Amino acid sequence: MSDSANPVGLAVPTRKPAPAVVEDPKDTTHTPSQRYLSTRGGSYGLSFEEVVLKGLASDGGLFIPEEVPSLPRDWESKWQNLSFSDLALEILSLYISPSEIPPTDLKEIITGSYSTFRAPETTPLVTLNEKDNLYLLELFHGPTFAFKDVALQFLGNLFEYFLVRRNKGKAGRDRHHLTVVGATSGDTGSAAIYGLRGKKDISVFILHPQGRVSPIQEAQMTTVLDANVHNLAVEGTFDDCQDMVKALFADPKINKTHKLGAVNSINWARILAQTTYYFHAYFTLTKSPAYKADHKVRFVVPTGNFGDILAGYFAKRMGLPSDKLVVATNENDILDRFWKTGHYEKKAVHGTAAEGGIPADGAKAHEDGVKETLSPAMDILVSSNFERLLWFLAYEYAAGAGMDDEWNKKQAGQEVDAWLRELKSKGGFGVHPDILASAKKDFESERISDIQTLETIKQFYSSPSTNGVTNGNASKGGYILDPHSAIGVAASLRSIQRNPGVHHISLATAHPAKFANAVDLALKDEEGFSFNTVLPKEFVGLAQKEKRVTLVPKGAGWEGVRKIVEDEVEAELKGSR
Ligand SMILES: Cc1ncc(COP(=O)(O)O)c(C=O)c1O
Ligand SMILES: N[C@@H](CCOP(=O)(O)O)C(=O)O
Repeated sequence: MSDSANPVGLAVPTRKPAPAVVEDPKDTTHTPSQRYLSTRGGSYGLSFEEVVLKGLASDGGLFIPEEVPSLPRDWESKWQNLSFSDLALEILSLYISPSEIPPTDLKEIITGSYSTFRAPETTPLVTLNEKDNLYLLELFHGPTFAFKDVALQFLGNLFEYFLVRRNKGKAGRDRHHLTVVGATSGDTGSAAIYGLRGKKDISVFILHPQGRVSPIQEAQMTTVLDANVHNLAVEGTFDDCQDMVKALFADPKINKTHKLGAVNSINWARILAQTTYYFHAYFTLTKSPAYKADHKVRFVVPTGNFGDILAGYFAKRMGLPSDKLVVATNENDILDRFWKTGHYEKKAVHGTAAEGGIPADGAKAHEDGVKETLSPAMDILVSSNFERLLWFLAYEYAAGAGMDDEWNKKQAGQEVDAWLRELKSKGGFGVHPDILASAKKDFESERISDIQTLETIKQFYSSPSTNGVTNGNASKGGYILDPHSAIGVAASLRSIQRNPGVHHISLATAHPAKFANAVDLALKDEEGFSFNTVLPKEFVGLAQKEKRVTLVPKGAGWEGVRKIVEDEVEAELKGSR
């Protein structure tokens, strides 16, 4: 569809401003539906359990709540002193009916999930630069040292809870056996494996692009030898892995014999669990002496598959008083190009369109696909969760026609379906200028090159502006950022220049030790720096441990992966029963 075409396929004569979807936070009479629909319009009225176990809708769409719940009256005073787990319980309860998971059970699942974190605050907020109101939200204190643990520790326990309930009194092949298939560019894989290892009635298959994840990430995944864990190294890119996973979900043959489950952020539970830390960070900031009540709060998020920032968008729609969310991409910049041009296209024909040709930093146009960068977890061409945002954008646009809500939802589903078809057939699509304007109300974007990433790591290692904040790794008392977190911080610095005074919370998505290559490249000439000082004890000797991994050669395709999954599940079931 061209950007000038009507995106809902109807004559919409005069554009009215779309109604705000966030309901009145004081309105406690309204009970949210706690039912779910597919972004492509094919399914409605599904329960939380159904969407968590299914992962992807049968029409290929992603699940979203039929309504975004509003915050309860006095949420701020009631929630501000809650622990991370108690806060998660309050937020998640707005989306999960107590008739599906009784509150005492939900509390137990949540508490168990965060008891594995090393930091008492679960996701601590540190001051990076007080003068500029720049804060870092450390999300890497879980078992695998990446932000994915926040959601995947929870999802693992949730799967287990549902399966124990479904399998009560059942034996052998009658039991509901979940075959989880996931794609990773490094972090989801290990977090999913640590969330699911050894769990009864679950087999987990993780596809990673061979040689394109960091050595620590690769070792974290492949040294887990539990019988239910299966690592597949795919000759290809992360997008190839993601496409294979989606093909399996769409395949009638495997769906007849296996119950597939998703651990990628296509699974709604991943997004939901991540909303907690936006609220938690907001409360930590607003209670700190540095907080200035008359200044806004922005979140800046290193972005690849658009899952992490989407959780912030949901928090904002619920009523969290956040200013714009800043999308920070690496040189794989499909999202940055969307916000600059309104075109969502896999390939930048001449460097970034926004920069009108070859980018100023000299990065080459990536005509042949994804570019390998120093932030490999974000080396993604197509961001799967962007589809969820597209639904809300199409829904708001449809609302301008003055029809009822049912109609608006239907139109949104049809429109998302059309856009996604165009992405598949032509490699991209454009949106109406009003839709782009609506996307710009809540988001801004920045693209950060590898060179800028390295400069940022260097700057915060040695800069006195860090006010002595340390992550315990920097010999100079500075802060060692991992390359993904550095992309967020570099984007924050740009945003601060345009918006001085605004509090910026930049999300730190991984521990620096996971990305030795980039950190070493940035800091090797710095006096006193040694990578060993960064290394947590959990990583020492990891590379020398026994590994188990199956190669998926080029050309094997998703059918080849299907065969591996079928054979290995069968062998596992025979072995365990
Ligand atoms: C370390 C790290 N940072 C950032 C991202 C991007 O997050 P998202 O894919 O949710 O946008 C990822 C991968 O997802 C990651 O592993
Ligand atoms: N960066 C991710 C890619 C998969 O993203 P997901 O959030 O959709 O699981 C990774 O580290 O694997």
